[in-house]
This record gives sequence, C-alpha cells and structure tokens, in this order.
Amino acid sequence: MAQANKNQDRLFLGFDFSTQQIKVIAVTDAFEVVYDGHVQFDVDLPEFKTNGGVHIHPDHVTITTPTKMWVKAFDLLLSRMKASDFPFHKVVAVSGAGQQHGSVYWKKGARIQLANLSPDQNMFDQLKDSFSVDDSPVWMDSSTADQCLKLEKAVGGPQVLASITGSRSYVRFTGNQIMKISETKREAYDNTERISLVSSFAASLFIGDYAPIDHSDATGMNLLDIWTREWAPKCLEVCGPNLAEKLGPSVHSTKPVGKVSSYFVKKYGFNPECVVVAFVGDNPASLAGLAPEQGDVVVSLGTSDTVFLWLTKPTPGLSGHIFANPINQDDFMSLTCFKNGSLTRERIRDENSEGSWDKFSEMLKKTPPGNNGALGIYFDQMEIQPFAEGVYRFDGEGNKVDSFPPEVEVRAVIEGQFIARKVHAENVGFQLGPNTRVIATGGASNNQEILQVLADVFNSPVYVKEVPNSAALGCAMRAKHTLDGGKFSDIAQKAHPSVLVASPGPYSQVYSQLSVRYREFEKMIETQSQ
Ligand SMILES: Nc1ncnc2c1ncn2[C@@H]1O[C@H](COP(=O)(O)OP(=O)(O)O)[C@@H](O)[C@H]1O
Ligand SMILES: O=C(CO)[C@@H](O)[C@H](O)COP(=O)(O)O
Repeated sequence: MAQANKNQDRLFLGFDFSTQQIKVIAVTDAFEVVYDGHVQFDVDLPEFKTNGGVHIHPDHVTITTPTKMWVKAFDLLLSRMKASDFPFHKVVAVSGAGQQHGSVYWKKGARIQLANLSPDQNMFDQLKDSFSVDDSPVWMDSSTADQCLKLEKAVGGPQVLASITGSRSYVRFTGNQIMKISETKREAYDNTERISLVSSFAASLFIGDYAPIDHSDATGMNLLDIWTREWAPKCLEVCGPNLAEKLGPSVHSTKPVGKVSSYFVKKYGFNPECVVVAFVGDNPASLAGLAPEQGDVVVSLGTSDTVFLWLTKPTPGLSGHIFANPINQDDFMSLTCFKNGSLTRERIRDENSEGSWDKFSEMLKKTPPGNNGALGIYFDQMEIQPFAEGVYRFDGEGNKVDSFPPEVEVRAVIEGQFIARKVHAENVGFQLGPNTRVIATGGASNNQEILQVLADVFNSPVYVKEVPNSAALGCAMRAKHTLDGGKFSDIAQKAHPSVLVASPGPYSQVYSQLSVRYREFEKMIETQSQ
C-alpha cells in the first residue's frame, strides 16, 4: 500500500465498490498515485461469511450480498487511510464506481439517519438497520427469469425492450430484480423510500443524502430510455408500484451530486468544499480510466469478464448491452458480460496448480496454443451468454470427455473463456482487424501468460495501463474532469499510458478453427439447457 506524499497540493479520490472488495486510489493533478488500498470482504470481514463477496443461496441462482457489509467495509477502508495519516484535507473531489446492477433498499426514515450521522460513532452502527431488504441482489443473481419474460411481454418483446433500454431483459438487470422484490417481499418493498444502485448507494454515504443514479449505471437496469435518458414509464409500471418515486432522479455521469457530508469533515478531516461527482458502474468507470481509442477493445478480467467498446452510433440488439457513455453525453458504450471469470479460473488453479498462479502460468507455458484441439467450456455458475450451466470438455476429435490432464485443463479454461469473449464480441458486431488493440484490465491482467493467450486468441496486441485498477483510476480522472472542466481526452493523455505486454503469435488459423467448433458446442449446450 502506497503512503500519502504530504507535499502534494490537490488530491482526487477514486473508489471501486466491486464484487470482492472496495478499492481506493488517490492521485495528484499529475495522476501520480499517492495512495492505494482495499478492503477484501471475505478476508477482512469474515463475520459476514461471504465467498467471493457474495452469498450463494441453496437454489444456486439467488445470489446476494449483505448490504450493511459494504457500510462496514467503507468504515474500515477510511479508518485504515486515517491510520496511515492520509491527508484528507487535500482531497478536492471524489468519485467512485460500483459493481453494476446490484440494488440497495433504503428503509423509510433512512434519509434522516443518513443526513445526521454522528462522527463519534461509526457509520455501520448508525446505518445497519436502515435497509428494508437486508441482502442486496447482485449482478451474479439469475433468479428472475419469470420477471424477465413479464417485462419483455409487457413492452412488446425482447427487441422492443432492447430498442428502448439498450438491452433485452437480463436476469441480473435491476428492474427485474426490483420486480421480484415487489412480488415476493411486498411489505419490504412498500417500506422502501429509495432504491439505489451500488454506485449511487456509495455516493449517498459520502453526501449524507440520496445521490441520484447516473445514466451509465441506470442503463443496466432495463428501466432507462437510452435515447432520452429518462425513466421509461412502461418499464417502471411493470417493475413495481410507485417506482419512479423510489428511484428518484437520474443524472449524467459527469455531474457533481453534492459535497462530502459533515460526518466526513469532522471524523476524517475532509475539506467541507470537497465535491462528490456522480458514482458510476464499474465497467463505465474502467472505460473512462482506459480511455480506449478508435479500434480498441477492452477486455476486463475481474470477478466477471467483460468486453467493451466506446460507441457513437449504437444499434441495440438481442445480445450484449448498450450503456450510456460515462464521459460524452451523446455517446454510448457496448458491453458483453461473462459471469464465469476469475472465480472459475481460481477453481481450476486450485484443483490443478496447488492454488498457485505461478504454477498455473508455468503449466500454460508448457502446453501448445490450441491445446491439440482440446476445448473446455466451464460454466460453474449459470452463464449470461449462453444462459447455461455446467462443465463441458471435448477432445481433439470433438468427443465429450469427463476430464483433462492438469496442464490441458489449465489451458482449456483460459482458451475456452477467451474464445467465448471473442466470439460474443463478434456477435455484437465488433470486427477484429489489423489495427485492433486489446486493452486488458482487472485482476487477471497481472498474469503475463494469461495475457499471451489473450493476444493469441484475439490475434491482436494486448496493452495494459500501469495502474491495474482502471475503475478506481477512471473515477479519480472523472472527479478531476468535473471539477476542472476541459476535454476529458486531455486528462486521459496525461494519465497513465498503455504499455504493450503481449504480441500475437502465428496462431490465427488455429483459433479460427477452434472458434468455429466453440460456436457449435455452445449452441448444442444452449439447446440442451432449454
Ligand atoms: N496473477 C493472477 N493471475 C490470474 N488471476 C489473478 C491474478 N491475481 C489476481 N487474479 C484474479 O483477480 C481477481 C480479482 O480481480 P478484480 O479485478 O480485482 O475483481 P473485482 O473488481 O471484481 O473485485 C481474483 O478473483 C483473482 O482470481
Ligand atoms: O454485470 C456486470 C456488468 O454488466 C459485471 O461486470 C459487474 O459490474 C461486476 O463487476 P466486477 O466486480 O466483476 O468488476
């Protein structure tokens, strides 16, 4: 953890409330990182008994996080910063990101509690009873298939919903999650005065009031009209009574939403003038942090794997999502998300490489690109695209097999995942070409051997930023942009450059053939799952 350099005049803070942890970085005007820290839920707050930051319920499809754990983690992170003499008084602007789609249900009366936090107590003790629903449904939840059908039917079908909100109905999208709560926990729903996303919930903690939901994260709800950036009345009507009132307003991601509350001024020594800029979804925040250029595709390898692009002219369809762009009001971003990312890679590492990334990487190096035709599909959790679960292994002849030798298994999980990322990026219209650059981010982008497979499968050079936590960095950059004005591209140029870390080998033929086979296997698995 870096220590704060006391000679810096102005600091900007960027937070990331992600699935497994809360991360923070502090940067100067010149984007020198003077502090970075995190609180990891499973390790630092074992009393909540989370696994990868979540609780998987016995039905295997309901996946939640205790809302108050996020409050306690936030307390802990700030107290660690204070213990290291972090100069809070130098922070002029703060922003942050949250895992997308997760929702928080503030109980009636919570707004008053939020506005009157005493600096003599911690936030957790004062807010632990402020939620009408204790367990927040998060992006990994896939328990709302019925609600999804209802929403699509009500608006005139999946393509109509996609044309309005940027996506057809998805089980993790917040509108469907809200509908489930309004149907199954009606009393709690009626006792809710505000529904926040994880991002706007975190901003609310900072300003001591309900912060509006930003447009980039709101487009992950199946509730916001992507063209007008207003809540879509027909969708609200289906998802819950008085929903407009419970959601409050939405704002563009670049807007300030308030100043830090007196709790932060008195308890930590923040400057009362410190501006809080709208908190956004973690993928939109990464888009800002990585500032991709024309032709770049971002591959984020975090708890989820995501593939995204900056877009100017979207055509929403039946796969992938269109979100509002967090920087330019008139622009968009496209995103495809995969649920089985790092946690699946970790399982394969634990079962085959003694829990060591170094051993895992060694095994990757020992096996040939293409894995002699062996192909694995690992959906430990119900996948998003395709909506299917289970582990499927095929040998070089296309026969289904029960197991692979450890080295083959290690390469199969990485190749299978990256072929899927490429195939689905192509399905939503992305064309890989000679000028394509892949910008990698997220926890697994620290692994050189994994990045080499990414370069080989995408047949494109792979770049990373010096600061691996692109979402938190993007938020610190966004905070500065909102405070100082000017062009975001000027800020992006000054912030950390991308560095080439892997160039593709001569395997384009191998992976085009494997991609064709992957498409066939995936189709078969999808058909079997219906
Ligand atoms: N050297 C490594 N090789 C592969 N994966 C790694 C490595 N180091 C960390 N990770 C993965 O990074 C994941 C966390 O990624 P991160 O982007 O921080 O996730 P999130 O933002 O969702 O909390 C861990 O679950 C771990 O599997
Ligand atoms: O569901 C999505 C995006 O649509 C996920 O990408 C979440 O936003 C979780 O992010 P990480 O914690 O994996 O970064």
